[in-house]
Amino acid sequence: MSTASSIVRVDGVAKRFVIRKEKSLKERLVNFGRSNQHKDDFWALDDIAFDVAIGSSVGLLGANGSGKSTLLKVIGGIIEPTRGIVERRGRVAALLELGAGFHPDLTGRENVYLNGSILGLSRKQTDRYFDSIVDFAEVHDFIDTQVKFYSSGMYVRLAFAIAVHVDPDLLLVDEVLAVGDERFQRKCMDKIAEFQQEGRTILFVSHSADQVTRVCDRAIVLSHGRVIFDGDTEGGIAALRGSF
Ligand SMILES: Nc1ncnc2c1ncn2[C@@H]1O[C@H](COP(=O)(O)OP(=O)(O)OP(=O)(O)O)[C@@H](O)[C@H]1O
Repeated sequence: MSTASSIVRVDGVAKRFVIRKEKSLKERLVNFGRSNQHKDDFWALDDIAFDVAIGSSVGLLGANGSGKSTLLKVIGGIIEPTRGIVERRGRVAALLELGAGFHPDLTGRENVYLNGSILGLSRKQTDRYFDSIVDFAEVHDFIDTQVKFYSSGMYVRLAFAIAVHVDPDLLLVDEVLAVGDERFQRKCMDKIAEFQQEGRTILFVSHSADQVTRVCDRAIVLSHGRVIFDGDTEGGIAALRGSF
């Protein structure tokens, strides 16, 4: 990585998706015998470049569909960029889409162990964190229930509790906190503040200007897959509002 103080480096990143569209009835009749689908290329991210300093808290802002979740997934190594380079240091814990990383047919307990092992913890290490994870998530009565029966709030509680207990250097949070109730959101915000004091790095997607202002010391604003602003949070929120 170019700078010793960076934990993430994103350079020239682009992501293309192939969109399949059904042809209209008229097109199907005219093209009888050929495929019933169009394929279009769609660039969800284009030419993205920035570094994230160790210990900083960066908000990713942008309208719906601007590419925030795709960028977090690329940074988390969950999807590959079509072009460009992503470099990361240290342990990464990602709270992305609801239920991502959980196996629906496994119980909460089994998912804690599964996630622990995916994040590089030994069984013994997960044993040590287990009670504290369940206490934080407050899912004691449901820990031996298959997670497919969890409410969305319960999913997020357990996912957040796991993510913050695996000792991550970099925490990626995509909006999911919005589904927790107000008391749990406050608890998560307190935990995030504790993380910041410990010098950990956070990349945070939120549509709440208030949350971004409280949590982040820098904002990157995306529009149609491109960075249109990179600077302080106040400027980021103004740029976001101007981009609609
Ligand atoms: N797997 C995929 N296949 C095709 N297109 C996709 C895929 N994932 C995302 N996209 C498209 O890429 C664009 C960016 O999506 P993304 O989820 O990154 O946006 P976002 O900024 O996180 O939006 P939101 O605020 O609504 O969560 C959207 O147009 C979306 O439809």
